[in-house]
Amino acid sequence: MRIAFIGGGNMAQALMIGLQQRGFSMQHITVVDPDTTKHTTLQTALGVTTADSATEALLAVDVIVIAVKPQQLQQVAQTLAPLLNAQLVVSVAAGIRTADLSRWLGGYPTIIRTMPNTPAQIQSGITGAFALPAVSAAQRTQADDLLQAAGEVVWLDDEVQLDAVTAISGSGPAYVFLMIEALSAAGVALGLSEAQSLQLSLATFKGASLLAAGSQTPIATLREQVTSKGGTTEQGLLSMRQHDIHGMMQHAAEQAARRAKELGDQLGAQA
Ligand SMILES: NC(=O)C1=CN([C@@H]2O[C@H](COP(=O)(O)OP(=O)(O)OC[C@H]3O[C@@H](n4cnc5c(N)ncnc54)[C@H](O)[C@@H]3O)[C@@H](O)[C@H]2O)C=CC1
Ligand SMILES: O=C(O)[C@@H]1CCC=N1
Repeated sequence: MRIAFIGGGNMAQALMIGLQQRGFSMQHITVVDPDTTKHTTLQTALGVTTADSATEALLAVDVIVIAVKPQQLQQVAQTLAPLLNAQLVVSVAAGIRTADLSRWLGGYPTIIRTMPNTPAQIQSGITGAFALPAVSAAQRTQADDLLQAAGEVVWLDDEVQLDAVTAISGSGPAYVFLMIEALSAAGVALGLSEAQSLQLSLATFKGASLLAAGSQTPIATLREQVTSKGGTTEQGLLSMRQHDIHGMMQHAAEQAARRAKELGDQLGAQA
């Protein structure tokens, strides 16, 4: 499989590192990015070919992954439109709907819209994906192979669900990083050094996540196993409930999903 990435920023790099870690032939990847300051790192660290603008020859690949900001997508799509023939186009842009991308690409039919996340770079990502009907079974398999290099893949039948995926797993790593930062800061406030508290917090998030992911036991039961009657955890959880942890997460996800829909509505309205 030959791949061209349009945009070589954070998400594209996370996916490429995932591919590299899985033994993908990196000389089969071309990255188009006008920010030439990124080219040396992309070439040396990842072994990919770079270019500052797309040409028909550079896009003679199986899969084109568009990884630019949603606000840049329309202009990028209009540049790509005359250069396409039968390649599969995979978009990672938040909010932008396949109908709008297809229109910007001149009525292009073979598009998969996805929402990956940055743990892709350690093959621990998860991607939600939605394919237009014109995408062939072979192209879907190609996209699945590419995305599996980044971690798990969840195929969706309804494109609307991608805004929820964006709110949960696309943005989710940032929520987790914020919680690690917060738990770590709490440890410092209780007298631990920054290094000690970060070590304890990181190992706790990692250990609890691995335990939950690898266990048949319901998560609520795992939580109860930590919570001794009359003990310490009970007090910590009581405080979290008093601060409405469920409401807080619900509201955060709703706001992120709302923004995904808003990006789709606003940017998709462009001709
Ligand atoms: N960062 C994340 O955690 C995730 C990001 N995404 C999506 O990935 C996309 C990219 O986001 P990031 O990688 O975070 O942004 P980024 O800013 O790190 O990367 C965007 C890249 O596009 C390049 N670019 C700008 N104009 C271009 C053009 N005309 N042609 C080619 N490249 C061009 C920029 O130079 C930059 O390197 C966004 O649409 C975002 O919604 C999706 C899932 C997670
Ligand atoms: O914040 C954003 O818009 C992108 C999409 C999901 C994660 N980062």
